[in-house]
Amino acid sequence: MSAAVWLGLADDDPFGVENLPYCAFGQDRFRWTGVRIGDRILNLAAAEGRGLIEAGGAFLGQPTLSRFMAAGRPVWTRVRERLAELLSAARYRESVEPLLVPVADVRLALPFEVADYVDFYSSLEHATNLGKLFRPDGEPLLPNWRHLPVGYHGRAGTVVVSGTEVPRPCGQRRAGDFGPSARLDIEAEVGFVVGVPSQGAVAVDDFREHVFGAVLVNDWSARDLQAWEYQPLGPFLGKSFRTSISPWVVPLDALDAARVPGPPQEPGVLPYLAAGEHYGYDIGLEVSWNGTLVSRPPFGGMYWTPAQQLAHMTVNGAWTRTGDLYASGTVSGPQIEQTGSFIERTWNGARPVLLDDGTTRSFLLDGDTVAISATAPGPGGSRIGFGEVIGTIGCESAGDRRSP
Ligand SMILES: O=C(O)/C=C/C(=O)CC(=O)CC(=O)O
Ligand SMILES: [Ca+2]
Ligand SMILES: [Mg+2]
Repeated sequence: MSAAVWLGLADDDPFGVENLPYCAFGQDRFRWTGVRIGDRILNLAAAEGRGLIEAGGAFLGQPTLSRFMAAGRPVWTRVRERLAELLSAARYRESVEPLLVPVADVRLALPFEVADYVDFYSSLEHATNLGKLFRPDGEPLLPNWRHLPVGYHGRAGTVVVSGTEVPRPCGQRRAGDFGPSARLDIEAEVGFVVGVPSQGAVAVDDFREHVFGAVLVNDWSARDLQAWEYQPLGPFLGKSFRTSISPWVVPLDALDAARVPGPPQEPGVLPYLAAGEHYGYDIGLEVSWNGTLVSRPPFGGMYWTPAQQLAHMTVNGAWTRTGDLYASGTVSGPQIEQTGSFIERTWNGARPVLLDDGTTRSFLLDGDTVAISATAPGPGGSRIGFGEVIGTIGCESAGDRRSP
């Protein structure tokens, strides 16, 4: 099915009817859920209110997607099929067109209430690179890495939507040395969003029953704070100040054509991590620094898959809630131009990148803007767009300046 001619979409529009990513938009009391088609958003509350969609309850007329995400796969499928129909058949033009608003005219909000936030470490190349940079005297890959998807629990309350300014964090940079981070970095990641909660282990093959969709993540990282604080418990203040996500939640169903076999895992995994079908997603990321494309991280090569990550996250009996966000870990490929962080891209500052304006960078300066975007193959040669997650570095806030 392709989008109706009246929408005027090109065949390769990354927001065609094969995609239909969800969002929340508007402000304060005037906040709605929506679905993107081309460069417009269909207001889902209005569509439901006019009887165009039967979601079977008050799932869509909410300020965020959380209630809809909790409704489960049968409702997700029914709504998605109906939206494809509404946005394809010419007979719906008259009722649908007045409910469309240009993306450029609205303020996009955090699409769901972030419950818990977990960050994995699932790129073999990234883990190897960071091992070399952080622990030059040891084996880059720690002994557990190939046995389980290593991760840590992050800070859900500081997850912000794309476009939100990111203040430069202050903290301890070394013993007795407090001040603004001088080594502020990014991490380009793909995040998976839990819709249906669980109270016990989620089997690796039940991934699709629980996960609603995917977003882009920038896990901003202050490398000087991180290097000083992280042993033995892992990242803490070096990453908790902000994490940015894209405003569009791409439904898992839109990524079916992007499924690719997961990489061979050696040694073999324990039974709880062994999937009937071991697959990842061929999502191509792009990282721009002040408008200069500096990297193309390939998500398709990630060692641990999102299904394995969810199974691992719950195997101890930990519950999940609607809105839990778990990020893949920095996406890095084997080439330097495929790395998802600047500490790798510039090899700890030893090889600064040249930007189009003639300046060079190692780490982020105040006023710098980073945009991470992505696309994936869709059905029948179509493209699935993730849009972008963008953030600009502000100065540290005055309060943070009061060093102890
Ligand atoms: O190797 C380390 O000590 C640190 C690694 C990271 O900072 C990466 C992290 O947050 C997980 C990831 O994004 O892959
Ligand atoms: Ca990370
Ligand atoms: Mg973070």
